[in-house]
Amino acid sequence: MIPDIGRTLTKLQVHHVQTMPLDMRAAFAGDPDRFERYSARLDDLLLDYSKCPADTETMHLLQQLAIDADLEQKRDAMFSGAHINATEDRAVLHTALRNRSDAPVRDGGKDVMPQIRAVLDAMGAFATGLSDGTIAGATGKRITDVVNIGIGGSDLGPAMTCQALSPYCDGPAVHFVSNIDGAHIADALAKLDPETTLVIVASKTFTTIETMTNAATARKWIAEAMGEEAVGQHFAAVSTALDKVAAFGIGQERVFGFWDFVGGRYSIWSAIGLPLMIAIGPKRFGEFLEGAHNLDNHFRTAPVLENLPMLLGLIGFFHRAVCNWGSRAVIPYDQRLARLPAYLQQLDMESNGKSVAVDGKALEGPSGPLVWGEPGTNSQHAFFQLLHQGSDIIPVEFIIAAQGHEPDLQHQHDLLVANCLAQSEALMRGRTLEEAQAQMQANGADVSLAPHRVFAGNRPSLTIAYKKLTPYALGRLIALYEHRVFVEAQLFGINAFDQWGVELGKELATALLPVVEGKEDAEGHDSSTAGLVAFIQEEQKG
Ligand SMILES: O=P(O)(O)OC[C@H]1O[C@](O)(CO)[C@@H](O)[C@@H]1O
Repeated sequence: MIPDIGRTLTKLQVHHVQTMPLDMRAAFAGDPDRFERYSARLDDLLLDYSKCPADTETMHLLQQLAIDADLEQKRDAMFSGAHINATEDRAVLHTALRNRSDAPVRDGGKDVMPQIRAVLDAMGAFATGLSDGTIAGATGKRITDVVNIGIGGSDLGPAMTCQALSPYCDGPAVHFVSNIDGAHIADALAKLDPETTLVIVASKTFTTIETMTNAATARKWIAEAMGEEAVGQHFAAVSTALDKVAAFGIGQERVFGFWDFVGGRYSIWSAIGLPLMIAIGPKRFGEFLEGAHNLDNHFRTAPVLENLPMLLGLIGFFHRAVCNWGSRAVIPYDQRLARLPAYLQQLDMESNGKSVAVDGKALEGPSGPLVWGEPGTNSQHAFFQLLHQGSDIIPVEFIIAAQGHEPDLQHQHDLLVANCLAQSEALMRGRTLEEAQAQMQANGADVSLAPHRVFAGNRPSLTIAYKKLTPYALGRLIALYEHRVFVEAQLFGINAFDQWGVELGKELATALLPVVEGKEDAEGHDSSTAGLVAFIQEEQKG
């Protein structure tokens, strides 16, 4: 955490110890307005944090924390193009990608909006051409399938959003290949016809080993089916490294650029979103950007305690740094948001999973929490047992739409909603021994087993609800989480926009490849690594 918040943080900790455990059941019973007082809205987007262990003093101190940390000034610095990604000397301007106003956005004095609009227009023309068939494959056949090859931020955003918005997908079918495991691309291509398939190679750096290896496999697949000359018509690329794309052999008119001021995990709004635009069309992609822009405006202008990303970040920081809870579960009650937890894992953990502070010194206090989850209701039948009765407290973030996309299945949506709300109620309320005994007695059950049916309760959760998962609502939801990560980073004292922690593994994998291939011996590697290589080489024989 940053030194500036030390005094207020201590007050928060003292308050927490003195009032803890804040009895949420009692808090609700004693305050009929608790929901009203501990929730905030932006149009049809609602954040309910009333089932978190906060009281008036907690919120007052969290607001003070925001002041001490200069959160509003730091937010403004990000939007204004200051080079807040200090270790890479870069601006952080993913918000410019969804700037729907006429206002310029400057990086080093230069307005970046014209280039952003130009790429969006080019993407729109390309997506429309694919949809209406004017951009076809080498044999003249219409493109029916698009394979996006990318990993991390060049995969998770488009993969998550295409699934989330499947009711709006009326363009070519999109598929995603990310893993270096050949099984991934083999399974994807096995279902497809090269004559009707377009491959998008998405890589900010155009050096990532997984992406470049899979791209080479796909290139071979296309060339073997239709000849080398067909490659150009079946590939497109998304990258900041335009020279490297040219070397791969993809024509300039099929290259969609973005810029160093866009981090990989913040890039869905850029040309990395091309698969989404192809799937849902440019108009709906515009609505997706619009939703995020609306959230940006809210983040920039709403007072701290009415500001959804500020509140989400402050509560998240409170849970992590004051309550000392090391993880949080994100549970979308929406099957189409199945990849949202994975998306948020990269967004949050690659941003705030660092033990070094912005100034290069060791971080004082914790780094960001572990983020994990699965959709409800499936997760209820998997790990909710631990959430309710395990020894660790894990704050849960429920996500639910008021309306589904299946009007004929309204009953199922009602059941989904009931389950979502019931889980947060159960986590908060719990069940006492006396209640368990009384219930068992009434049912004629063996009361000696009542301790197994006790729920401690008082377990924190918050709920994010909105009208319907439209492109607009999804853009707004992602932007909400992006800014939450930003807010928490400022309080932890972390640069949320670099990712040096992924480098060591990459370097060692490169060094180990010749050992695995038997071209070098394992000398210099530890005995575990050498033993594992030997085992695998032995088992590869025959
Ligand atoms: O788009 P690229 O350059 O291929 O990188 C893919 C991913 O790899 C990382 O650099 C590290 O895993 C991520 O930050 C990034 O999203």
